[in-house]
Amino acid sequence: TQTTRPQRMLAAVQKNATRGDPRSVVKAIDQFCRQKEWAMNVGDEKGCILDSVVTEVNPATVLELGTYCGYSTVRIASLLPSNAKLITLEFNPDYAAIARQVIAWAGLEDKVQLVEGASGDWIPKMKEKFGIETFDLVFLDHWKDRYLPDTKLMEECGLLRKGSILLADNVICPGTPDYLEYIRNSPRYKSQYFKSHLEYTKVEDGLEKSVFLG
Ligand SMILES: C[C@H](C[C@H]1O[C@@H](n2cnc3c(N)ncnc32)[C@H](O)[C@@H]1O)NC(=O)c1cc(-c2ccc(F)cc2)cc(O)c1O
Ligand SMILES: [Mg+2]
Repeated sequence: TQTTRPQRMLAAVQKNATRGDPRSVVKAIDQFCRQKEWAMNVGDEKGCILDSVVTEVNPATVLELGTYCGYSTVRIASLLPSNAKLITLEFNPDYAAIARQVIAWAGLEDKVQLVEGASGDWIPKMKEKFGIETFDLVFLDHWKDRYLPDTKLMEECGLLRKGSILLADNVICPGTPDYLEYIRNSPRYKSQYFKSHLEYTKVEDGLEKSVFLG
């Protein structure tokens, strides 16, 4: 029977990447997406910007919205200090099943908590379920029309502190116009746009980095 693209991506990781070596997992996925089949990972170009922000913030707590197959989960977790925690939310069970195996192949299970479910349901439960006070870094990469409501929800739930960083993928393509309008005009945030390209293409896209001012 026909395999899915995420299944073929996982097979490429298991064939070409070294167990326990996150960078080889990232490289195997990027090669698969460049040479075989496009997929909606943040990719190598925007991935370098993601890496630099993670390294600069050096977060103890990270929330990722939209795991997909775990590419950015692996990129982020591979840069975290030993006691740090990354919680990643994915509501598609098929994608979540693949992502768990990609994260395991990279040897990062101890740093990552993959939660199957919708961000809107889980954000209000972060404190009680995971003992999280606030997030040092949030990577938004889920449905583009959920960035704004979920940001407001995180504010309401007290999950952001003075200095928390929001990093949003795809603010140009597919685009998140309502989120950009809000975050760039709100006195509670200081935003910066990192121009780049849609993963594995020449189409413009970029990341928006925003600091919550409290
Ligand atoms: C939305 C997806 C990423 C994942 O997010 C999960 N998800 C969703 N909403 C929720 C929630 N509310 N809670 C938890 N998980 C959630 C989903 O199941 C996907 O696995 N990402 C994209 O659609 C995406 C699309 C493109 C793209 C660009 C140009 C094109 F021509 C075609 C596609 C590029 C990108 O870089 C993306 O990131
Ligand atoms: Mg994306």
